[in-house]
Parts: sequence; structure tokens; C-alpha cells
Amino acid sequence: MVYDITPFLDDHPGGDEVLVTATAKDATDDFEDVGHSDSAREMMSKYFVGEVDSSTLPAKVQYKPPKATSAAGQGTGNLIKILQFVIPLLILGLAFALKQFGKKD
Ligand code: HEM
Repeated sequence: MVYDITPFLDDHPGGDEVLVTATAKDATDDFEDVGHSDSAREMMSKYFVGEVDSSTLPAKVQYKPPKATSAAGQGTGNLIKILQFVIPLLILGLAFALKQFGKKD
């Protein structure tokens, strides 16, 4: 559905900024997430312009998370994970050793 909310911008109790960020897209989720009251839903009919012909909409682009480009890249990732765990332990061990063996008799 399409709503022309231009005349409503200054009067929207939630402010104009949220409306502007929800323009030129399907704002159903944004609208529902706020938990608008029944009176807000009734108000919407004033701004209703028409239905969108969904067959004319561009296909949704699915987000694909980037993959490690090669096995070598994955190996580096694993090494970093291991180092993140091992280095603090080494520092802790070193500090402990210095404390123990650095003591004067
Ligand atoms: C034509 C469409 C819309 C109408 C008629 C409308 C109407 C209202 C009304 C009457 C309220 C006062 C609270 C209530 O009665 O629920 C409100 C609050 C609010 N609206 Fe909308 N709204 C519309 C679209 C949107 C959209 C698309 C968003 C988000 C992008 C939004 C975000 C908010 C927020 C954040 C509040 C404040 C909620 C609060 O402080 O509790 N509204 N709106």
C-alpha cells in the first residue's frame, strides 16, 4: 500500500525524522514495531493513495555474508583466534614467572 504522509510530517507524534527514514520503501515493519494504537491505524486511511502492484517491484536482493576467499585465508582466521587466546595466557604466565623468580631472597 502507498501512503502520502507529506501533510502529516509536522503532526506525527513520533516526529518527522522516523517517517522520513521510512519513505520510499515498505514501512510496514517500522510501523508495526512501534506498536501504533488503533486510532493511529484509522488515521492512516486519510493518507492512503493506492495499492502497489507487487509484480512491478524489483526482486529483493538477498544479503550473502562474505566467505573466506581461500583455505589459506581461513587458516589465518583460525591462527588469529588461537593467538587471541594464547597471548594473554603467555603474558599472565610471564608476569607470574617474573613475580616468582624475580623475588630476592
Ligand atoms: C501514516 C502512517 C502513520 C501514522 C498515521 C502514525 C501515527 C502515529 C500516532 C497517532 C502516534 C501516537 C501514538 C499512537 O497513537 O500509537 C505515533 C507515534 C509514533 N510513531 Fe507513527 N504513524 C505512522 C507511521 C509511522 C512510521 C512509518 C514510523 C516508523 C518509521 C512511526 C514511528 C512512530 C514512533 C517512534 C512513535 C512514538 C511512539 C511512542 O513514543 O510511544 N510512525 N504515530
